[in-house]
Amino acid sequence: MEYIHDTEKFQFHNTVVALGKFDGMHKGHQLIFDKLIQYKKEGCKAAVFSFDRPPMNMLKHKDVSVIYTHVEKTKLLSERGIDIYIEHPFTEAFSRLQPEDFVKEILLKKMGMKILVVGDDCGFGYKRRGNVELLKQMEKDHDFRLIVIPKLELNGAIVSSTRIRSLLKEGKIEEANVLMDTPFMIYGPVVHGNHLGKEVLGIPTANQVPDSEKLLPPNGVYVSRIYYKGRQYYGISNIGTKPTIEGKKHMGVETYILDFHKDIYHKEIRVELLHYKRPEMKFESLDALSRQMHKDADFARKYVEKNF
Ligand SMILES: Cc1cc2nc3c(=O)[nH]c(=O)nc-3n(C[C@H](O)[C@H](O)[C@H](O)COP(=O)(O)O)c2cc1C
Ligand SMILES: Nc1ncnc2c1ncn2[C@@H]1O[C@H](COP(=O)(O)OP(=O)(O)OP(=O)(O)O)[C@@H](O)[C@H]1O
Repeated sequence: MEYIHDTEKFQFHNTVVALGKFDGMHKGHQLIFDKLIQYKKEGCKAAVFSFDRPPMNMLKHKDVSVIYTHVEKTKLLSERGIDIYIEHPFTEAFSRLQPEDFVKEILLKKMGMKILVVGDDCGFGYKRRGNVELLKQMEKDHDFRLIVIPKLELNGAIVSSTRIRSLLKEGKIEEANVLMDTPFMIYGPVVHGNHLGKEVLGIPTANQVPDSEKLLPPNGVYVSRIYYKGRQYYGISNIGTKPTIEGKKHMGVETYILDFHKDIYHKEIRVELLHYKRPEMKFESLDALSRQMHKDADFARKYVEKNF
């Protein structure tokens, strides 16, 4: 997959384009990607046109954390078969582009767009004036086809990244996962921790440090599924700052992978959160923490046996 970022210089031809933030990479987004892949088989290049930061941050100066970071989204899109992923700089000038100019100057001229796939409530261009009506008008005078996908609803409401972000913040991981294509995950390299896990606590852990912009569910212990080098494992993960351990505090994801004994420092792993077990706690001793971690691991084993 070609990943275009930090530049406004690109030139493509014969593309089928999807437009949006695609933060949650959820089941609604997957309907759009299905179309892209369908037209890819007919000779187009499948392109996702997105922005380098959530537009709300720029327009309302609000800090919105993301479900998936740039790295995670790139990984998921490339696995989905997308050919081109553009994170266009969301500059002041870009935010002021009229929707007609955006379609003509960027989508038609620079993207070489032949087909555009959007959800039925899509909004784009200055003040989000661009919509399906305007695209239908433009389709008459310009050389592209418009495909409009009705918004997917599940459990009585439209599937959206906003809904998933709220569920994650409330700790409703299983409800969030129902709306997502694959369960909420953290993807990144395994880094060195304090080396207490294996030797002192009797439980080795693979440590990841998520980007500060990444939204995480409440601190706590979660049953997890791990992917490493294409193979699937199960485990138990702690999200939080390890209040029992002295020293500098930062948010981390620590995973004990069941029945796994390889050295994976600096290797990339994907940790999917499947089920919330308990809050992260400050224990009075490392022994007490170790006893609880062993109980958590037993719980994960039984949970996986029962549910997978
Ligand atoms: C299943 C599990 C549960 C955990 N629960 C807690 C907890 O409640 N409180 C806490 O301070 N640390 C908790 N941790 C984090 C441990 O403190 C951490 O894994 C341990 O200190 C080893 O860290 P290290 O890899 O940096 O040496 C948990 C870790 C795991 C794998
Ligand atoms: N539930 C859905 N069903 C079908 N298409 C969708 C759905 N949600 C979003 N889309 C479409 O996917 C594209 C990208 O949308 P966008 O990233 O704004 O989605 P979103 O998840 O609704 O985001 P947010 O909740 O942050 O506004 C748009 O064309 C949008 O209309």
